[in-house]
Amino acid sequence: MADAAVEVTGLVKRYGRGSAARTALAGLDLTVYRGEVFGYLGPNGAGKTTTIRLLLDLIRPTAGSVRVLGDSPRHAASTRARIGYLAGDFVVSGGQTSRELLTYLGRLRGGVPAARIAALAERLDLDLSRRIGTLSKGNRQKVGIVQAFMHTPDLLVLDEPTSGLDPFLQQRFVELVQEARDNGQTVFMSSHVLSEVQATCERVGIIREGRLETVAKVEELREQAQRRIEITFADVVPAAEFESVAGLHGVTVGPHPGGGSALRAVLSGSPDELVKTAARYRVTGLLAEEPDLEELFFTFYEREGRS
Ligand SMILES: Nc1ncnc2c1ncn2[C@@H]1O[C@H](COP(=O)(O)OP(=O)(O)OP(=O)(O)O)[C@@H](O)[C@H]1O
Repeated sequence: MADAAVEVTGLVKRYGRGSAARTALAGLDLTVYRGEVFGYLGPNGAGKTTTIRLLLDLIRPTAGSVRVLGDSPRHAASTRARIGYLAGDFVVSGGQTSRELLTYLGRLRGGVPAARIAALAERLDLDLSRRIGTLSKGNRQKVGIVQAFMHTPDLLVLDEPTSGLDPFLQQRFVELVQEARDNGQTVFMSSHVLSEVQATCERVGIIREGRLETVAKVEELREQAQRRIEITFADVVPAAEFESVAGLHGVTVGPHPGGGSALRAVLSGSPDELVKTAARYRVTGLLAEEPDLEELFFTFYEREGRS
């Protein structure tokens, strides 16, 4: 298909042989269109990293085919140069500085202006003059992000790109992805962080046990997501009033150790009605947990299973 950036057909990957063989991918079909940001989600061991390594031709498939930017990745060095890749286990070491490493990698990719490297480093608060060997895990991850983005590749393939980054830097990363999208680049990224997926992706694929379980628009994921909520009030509030709020389940109201009362519940979908109902009383505290992705997969599977 002309407008596909990634096309995966019947992809099978088995590691090992004989009785020790383990099937990581069991016939995966997947299309990512040019210009879209596609989130790749799934529980640990589902096969995300295996898929990504196959896209980059770092490992070879047992069966099936992969096309990236209209090409088989196997023979085309020119195609590789149009891809920005951040490995999940991005490891760099040694006595050189980040600037030296990034300049070297930039040359391999046809030349990246020093100002471009400096601008990305500044946005991520990365000190380019420090030796790589002395950097913390989070700072090494920043080097990984800079090298993936710096040559403005047509396709970015990112494996858990924000692991080890604090929320402030996660937000900076989200901005980089949004800019890449506005620039017409394609992004394929695996993630465990729902908020960054929601902020960047149009579609998400959910993989489980080596098969693509479902592809959904990110809004569908949002509707499905459940968050635990705790609201504390200056006074006791009537549970019955909250039980009728759309999307709110498992409502309990009890005394709060700091005085007043605490309402606990699980919310799916929009918080609008809950907020308006709570606003009738004096609110002293509000907690909303980030939805747990593993739980979300589970509700997705259950729903898909029923339909
Ligand atoms: N080199 C390998 N040799 C043998 N088995 C492997 C190898 N790499 C991965 N596997 C197995 O293949 C399956 C898929 O692993 P993969 O790393 O692709 O999953 P993942 O979705 O990326 O998981 P995570 O979220 O934990 O990174 C797992 O059962 C894993 O144990």
